[in-house]
Amino acid sequence: MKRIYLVGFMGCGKSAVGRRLSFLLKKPYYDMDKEIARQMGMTIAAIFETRGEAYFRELETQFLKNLKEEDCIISTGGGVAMREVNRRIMRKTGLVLFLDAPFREIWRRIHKDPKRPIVVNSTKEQIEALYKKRYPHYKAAAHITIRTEFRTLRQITQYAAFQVNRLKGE
Ligand SMILES: Nc1ncnc2c1ncn2[C@@H]1O[C@H](COP(=O)(O)OP(=O)(O)OP(=O)(O)O)[C@@H](O)[C@H]1O
Ligand SMILES: O=C(O)C1=C[C@@H](O)[C@@H](O)[C@H](O)C1
Ligand SMILES: [Mg+2]
Repeated sequence: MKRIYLVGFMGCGKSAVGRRLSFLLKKPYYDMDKEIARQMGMTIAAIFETRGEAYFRELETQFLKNLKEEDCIISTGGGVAMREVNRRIMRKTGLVLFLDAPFREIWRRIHKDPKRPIVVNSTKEQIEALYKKRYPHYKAAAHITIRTEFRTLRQITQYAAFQVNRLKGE
């Protein structure tokens, strides 16, 4: 059993690439944010507001622990790779791909999105500081880093599939 986990900062393309990779490799696909929101019957923003961020982080770890044994593709939430326990579970049960996008690209994509509570409640400077603080954790979680700048979603997906096939069976 080898899952494929996509990690990286908000807006780096985890959901967009995950969906495409699922289609290309014919494996089931789960978006952690969507699954957690569905299980809770609330949006991520509402979970943050009513229960707080610490509670949400616990839900993320429980999600990883409770996943059924299945070969699948998972796009993680942007904060999942920060916890040591999450990194350990992901590395043990699958192949972890880091989608590495430069901050200016990320900012362009996320700054107007009301669905990302961390963005709504922070300044650009605070988000950039968070990006820098998180970067080494994504690196530590990942088996493979994929630079996404100047690449289309299709090119990134094809490169991810190439790496998955290359490492199959290792
Ligand atoms: N390489 C790319 N080229 C063009 N558009 C991209 C690229 N990567 C991502 N995007 C676009 O940027 C937006 C954000 O991507 P996406 O929602 O997949 O990010 P995410 O990593 O899942 O973020 P989050 O952690 O907040 O869930 C989407 O509209 C997506 O289509
Ligand atoms: O980077 C983060 O901490 C987050 C990213 C999103 O995927 C969601 O999981 C949530 O908005 C928190
Ligand atoms: Mg996403």
